[in-house]
Amino acid sequence: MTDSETPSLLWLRRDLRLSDHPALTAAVGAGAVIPVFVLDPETEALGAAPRWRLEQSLVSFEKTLKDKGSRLIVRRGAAAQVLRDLVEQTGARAVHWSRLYDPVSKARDTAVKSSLKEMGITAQSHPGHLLREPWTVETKTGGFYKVYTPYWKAMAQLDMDAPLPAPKSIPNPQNWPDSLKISDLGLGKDMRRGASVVAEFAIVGEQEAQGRLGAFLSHGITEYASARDRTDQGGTSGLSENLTYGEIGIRAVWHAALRAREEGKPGAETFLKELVWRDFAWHLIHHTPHITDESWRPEWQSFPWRDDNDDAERWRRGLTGEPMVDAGMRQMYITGTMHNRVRMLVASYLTKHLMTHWRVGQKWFEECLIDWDPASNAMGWQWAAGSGPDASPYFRIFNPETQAEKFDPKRTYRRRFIAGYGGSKEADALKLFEAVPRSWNMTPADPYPERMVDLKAGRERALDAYQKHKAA
Ligand SMILES: Cc1cc2nc3c(=O)[nH]c(=O)nc-3n(C[C@H](O)[C@H](O)[C@H](O)COP(=O)(O)OP(=O)(O)OC[C@H]3O[C@@H](n4cnc5c(N)ncnc54)[C@H](O)[C@@H]3O)c2cc1C
Repeated sequence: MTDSETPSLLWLRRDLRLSDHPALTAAVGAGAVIPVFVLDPETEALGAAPRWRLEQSLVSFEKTLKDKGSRLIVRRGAAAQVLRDLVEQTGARAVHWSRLYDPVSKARDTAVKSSLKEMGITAQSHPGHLLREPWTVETKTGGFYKVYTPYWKAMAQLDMDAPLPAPKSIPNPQNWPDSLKISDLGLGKDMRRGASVVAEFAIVGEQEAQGRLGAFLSHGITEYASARDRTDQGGTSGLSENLTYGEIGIRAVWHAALRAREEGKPGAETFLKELVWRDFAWHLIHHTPHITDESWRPEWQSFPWRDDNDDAERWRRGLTGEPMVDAGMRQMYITGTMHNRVRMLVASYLTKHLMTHWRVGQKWFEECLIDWDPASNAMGWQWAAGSGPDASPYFRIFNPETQAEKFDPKRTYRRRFIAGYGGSKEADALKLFEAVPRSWNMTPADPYPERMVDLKAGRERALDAYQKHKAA
């Protein structure tokens, strides 16, 4: 084989797109490319909804590759072993991939790198998942940022690389290695009844993600600063599910928003700030990996949160009797996503009114969210619980009634997701009963439950626990 015929493997993970893909660009620059997806134990450990959504993304990307005359090779097993096998079977001399920064991915990728290097293979990781690599944004003293606002100020001063174009073509190897079918992986199997319901709401693939961005920039961005908090208006971009699987590059989104700001579109600055929250979450997880499993502030490790309990089960099922909380939990079950404002509210309610550990909620979100992201989810939960670096102070306890008055003044959101609430028979609300496990025994005829915790008493109990913990 000549040098350009010697193939490179492109190991795909959360980067299922052609444009703005530095790893793909590098692989194409070197010659023939074999795109590979490996269902490894780390990916298999994801929750039901993220795995199902990943399958949708893979199916879409496989088609994109096919349209380019290329293929997606699918294998199952430990990534290091699978990649070694593929190197031997194909004669590849290099493996390229886009970097991830959570502790699970970093441990796996480090092992892959050294295993490939032992074979004398070039193992090259690339940027592309973030606006900036987490170690390139430093405080004046050379440390990392723990608080968002100074981080945003630092990011706002930096030039972000322009997005790369999609390659015109992807050179093929002389021979393709064997591949499983995506459907052999069974990625969607644990969604059971929920899959067909959530599928109605998911917007999958690179082209669709670009369409979504385009639509948001033409309409939504103008009102974004005020509408983004309104649960009754589709005021946000919805791009998190696409960014999670890398169906669109963050730098492409950033530069499009910068252009919108230059054109004087009023919400563009706020939107840029939100994009930076995503990078901030990855900055934190890179520098403080314990954020995924332990309270970020050590003093919160001994806070007397309850472990999983029956109240938390009612919270999961959207049966707390607190309509704004239940609407959020049901929205997540029906659509696979939840409005940001309500994510904050349900997280506050679980950790404060129900005094239940944030990890219980974090785990449930991981099971149900099609935009599940290890960094944003961990940061969001710790922010709401009060245990994180950039936390809301613990005494800030969201009041579900006040939140509802401000952000769902006409009850539109609550009626959309709770069947029976205010006589609602809305189609989306009714879909819950098609999606939930039969063992939950929930039917549209069930009366909406009584409130399970008195809001004032719940708030006082949480504050009391906080004061005692602080004094101890
Ligand atoms: C408890 C909790 C858990 C969360 N879990 C996740 C998660 O698993 N995955 C996830 O992507 N987001 C998570 N978020 C952040 C946020 O709720 C979502 O990113 C947002 O709702 C996505 O909707 P959108 O794409 O329409 O956002 P838009 O308002 O259109 O914002 C554009 C993009 O900016 C980023 N962004 C916006 N807000 C945040 C934020 N608070 N933190 C980090 N990035 C943000 C997202 O990439 C988003 O797509 C969580 C927030 C909380 C409070």
